[in-house]
This record gives sequence, C-alpha cells and structure tokens, in this order.
Amino acid sequence: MRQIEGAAVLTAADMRAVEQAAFEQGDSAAAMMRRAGQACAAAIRRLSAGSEVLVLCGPGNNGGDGYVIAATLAADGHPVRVAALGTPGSDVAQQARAGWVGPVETLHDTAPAPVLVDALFGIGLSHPLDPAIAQALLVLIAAARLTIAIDLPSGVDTDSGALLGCPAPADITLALGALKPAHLLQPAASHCGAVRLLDIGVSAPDTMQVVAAPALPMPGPHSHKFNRGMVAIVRGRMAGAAELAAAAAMHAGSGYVALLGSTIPAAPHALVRRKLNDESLGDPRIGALVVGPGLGRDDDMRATLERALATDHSLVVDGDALHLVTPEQLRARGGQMILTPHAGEFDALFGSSDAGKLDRARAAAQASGATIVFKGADTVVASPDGRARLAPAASNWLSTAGSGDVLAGAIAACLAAGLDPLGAAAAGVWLHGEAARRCGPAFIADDLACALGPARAAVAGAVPPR
Ligand SMILES: NC(=O)C1=CN([C@@H]2O[C@H](COP(=O)(O)OP(=O)(O)OC[C@H]3O[C@@H](n4cnc5c(N)ncnc54)[C@H](OP(=O)(O)O)[C@@H]3O)[C@@H](O)[C@H]2O)[C@H](O)CC1
Ligand SMILES: [K+]
Repeated sequence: MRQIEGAAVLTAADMRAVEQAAFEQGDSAAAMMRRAGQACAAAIRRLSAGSEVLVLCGPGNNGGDGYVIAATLAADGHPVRVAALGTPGSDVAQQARAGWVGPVETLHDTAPAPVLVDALFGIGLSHPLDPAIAQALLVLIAAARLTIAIDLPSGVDTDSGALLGCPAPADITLALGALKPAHLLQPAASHCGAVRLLDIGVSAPDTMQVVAAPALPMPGPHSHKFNRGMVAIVRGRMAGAAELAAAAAMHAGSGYVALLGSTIPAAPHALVRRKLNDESLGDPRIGALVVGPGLGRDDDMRATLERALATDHSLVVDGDALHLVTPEQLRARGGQMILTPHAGEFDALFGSSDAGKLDRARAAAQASGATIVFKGADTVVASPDGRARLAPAASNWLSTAGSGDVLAGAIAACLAAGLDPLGAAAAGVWLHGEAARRCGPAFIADDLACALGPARAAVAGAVPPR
C-alpha cells in the first residue's frame, strides 16, 4: 500500500483506457483482477489482524475483485465469508466467482463481521444505490469495527465525487492502479477514510496527479534577495489582506517582498513598503505580482487592477480582483497567470454550474488561459494545457479569515522562485496545507503565514539554487 501524494488520478474512462491498453499489450482482465484481488487480500490480512472478514460482492468487476479477495484469504486460512448482490455479469467476474468455493449469502441474510469489505461497486456505479441495499450496507458497517472499500466506497460518482444515493462510508479505501477523482473530491472524499494506492501492474498517465511535496530550491552561495524571487503585492482597501499575503510570501521563501501602496513603516520590517506608481509596479525584478487580496471593488480599485493587468508580470489574481475581471480579458492579456477563487468567486467569474469541480476548473483554465486554483475542502488546480493537481484534504481549521490571502502569497513566492504556474500553484497549495498541519488546531491566518517557513524548510534542497 502506497501513500497517495504524487499518485496519478484517472477518471473512470481513463482507467478503462489504461486497462484496455494493458490488454492490448498482452495482459488479461483475469490476470489484472487476480493481481488486484490478491493485492487487496494482502492488505486486508494485515489490517484485519486475524479477525473474521465478510466480503460483499457486487454484480460487476468490483465484485469480481471481492471473490478473488475471499478465495485468497480462505486459501491463507483466514476466516472469511461472502455475501453477494446479484450474480457476476462479466466472464472475468464469473471466473472469479467460480474461484470461491464457499457459500454465498445475500446482503439481507448475512450476519455482520468485525471486518467488512465493500466490493459491491467501484468505477462502474452508474445510478444511485437502491435505498434497501444502502440500508443493509449501513447495518453491516455499523456492526463492523473496520470497513475497507475496494477501489471506491459504494455510492459515489467516480469522476465528480458526487454521492449516488446513501454512500457506504469506509475507514480505508484501497484504490486500484490509480486514484480516482472521487478519492479527493467532496463529498465522496469524506466517505473514503484513509486512501491507499495498490499497484496492480498498470501504468497510468500522469496528466492528473495528487498534490505532492514540491521540489523547491535551497539558497546557495550565489543566492541573493532578487534571484530567490521578488514578489510584489498590491495593497487595497482592506490593508490587512495584502499584509497577510506579503507575510506569507516572505515566509514561503521569497527573497524580497514589496507591498505597493503603503509607506508607513510597520512590522515585519523585512517587508519593503513602496508607493503604488508606474515605477514600483513596473519594477522588472518582480517575479510575481499579487493583486486582489482586500482590493475592494470601487472604480479606483478597478483602475488599479487594470494597471496591474497592463504589466507583463506573472500574476496571482485573488479575492476582489476575481469579481472585476472577465475570462475573455484574462485570455486576451495572456502571460503567466494564476487565479485563486473560492466557490463564490469562481461562480462570479465563470458562472455557476452543476458540473463537477474538476471539470469546471479545467474548463475555466481553458476559457481564461490561466491556471486555476479552485479552492475549498477539496482544492483542484487546473492548467490550460489540461494537466491538473488535486489536493488531499487539509485541516478544516483553514476555514478562517485571511487563509486565502496567505495562500495567494505562498503561491506567489513559488512562482517568483521560478516554478511554472501549475507547479507554483500546486506547491503553494501543498505549503499552505502543510503549514496548517503544523499549526495544529485553532490557528489564525497570521500563525498560518508564519508556519509557512518551517513548511518551506521541510522541502528545501530538492533542487539546486538558481
Ligand atoms: N485497473 C482497475 O481499476 C481494475 C479494476 N477492476 C475492478 O473493476 C471495477 C469496475 O468494474 P465494473 O464492472 O466496470 O463496475 P462495478 O463493478 O463498479 O459495477 C458495475 C455493475 O454494477 C451495476 N450497477 C451500476 N450502478 C448500479 C446501482 N446503482 N445499483 C445496482 N447495480 C448497479 C452495473 O449495471 P449497469 O446496468 O448499470 O451497467 C454493472 O453490472 C473497478 O472499480 C475495480 O474494482 C478490475 O477488476 C481490476 C483492474
Ligand atoms: K467498492
């Protein structure tokens, strides 16, 4: 079982394409199912510590995995029972069913067991779970001390993370071959428990990946404040937001941070405070310009935003600025841009929709030509070139004022350090989550900004300094 940071994420269709490609290379569905089931059985043996296991097998290949799991556990002398929903549809699942020689109960007449394995539905769930099935499942889950989902907990939509009926919450989900968006997108992600990836011998494309610890430079003998990356932050009507973004950029490793629009000396004194004018805005040493935190939405601030957009700096566009621009305006501007909307700002800029978060973020990146950080309990980073990064759940204590300002500053520091927009956005998201983890409970955004330093230090050195 592998941790999921950096793992490939595949939609159901992509997963099937990977399977098909493997078959065309000489692999077989039966062999793949055998590898999947045996890998799951090995993990389940470790997790169950000798307790009896009840495997629930569905009508598809997820159920086929379940029969291989049960047969493997039985062959190892591990106490195991099987209850089935329907009969296997595919030949490969029927073969797997034939490999189980024990009795097969039904969901309704089986007895609970300490360890429950949900092999009812995986990536093929196509419509909401029947309430009677869901109810029987919940009774068995309530009676178990450990519930393990195979590939996905039953009752979730693979690609969007939406719920399909009343889902079966798992304590652990064993993802097969690759993560799926539902392992990371809410509300499905909340029903997966701890997600572990099992290798089943398929090679997954890495267009979409789980956000991982970034490779960030460690300063070296030739480093100086400018080649470590200069960040400039436009100060708006609510000055505290820009101050937080500035503090975040400093702690996240930027060598020089300028707050444009403020000259009154104040802590932190390492923060350079300059008037906002053509000279300060046009400083060619700026590696990333942040506009939006606490900006305000009046005409003067709209004009300030226009001046920022008129530069050729790499931009981080956040907060109020997202209410003042249009996707067309951004696409026309071009250059490196990272937008960091939360749900409300996303709807304001790109319109509301019932589509899944991943699809919406990817469409927005296409429409605007910018890298989109669609924030939330499930953060999705989408690049205009189709690549995407999905973040594992971070601390719920991030639901505090200023958290977004801190993220904008962290992303800007990574962008100014020379990462490309997708890499910088993903690195900033990882630093933000890691800083929150280090803060523990009940922190405020000022604490979070300071914790970016230790988080940054933890990943320094992966690449040589510039
Ligand atoms: N590389 C891999 O990921 C591997 C995955 N494997 C396992 O295979 C499943 C995917 O198998 P699949 O058969 O495509 O789908 P499921 O097993 O999830 O379920 C499909 C069957 O369930 C029926 N269905 C769908 N929705 C419902 C519902 N709400 N209620 C009842 N039945 C439902 C569906 O019937 P339809 O008429 O809707 O088509 C199918 O009969 C994957 O998740 C892995 O566990 C391979 O075994 C190994 C490699
Ligand atoms: K399942």
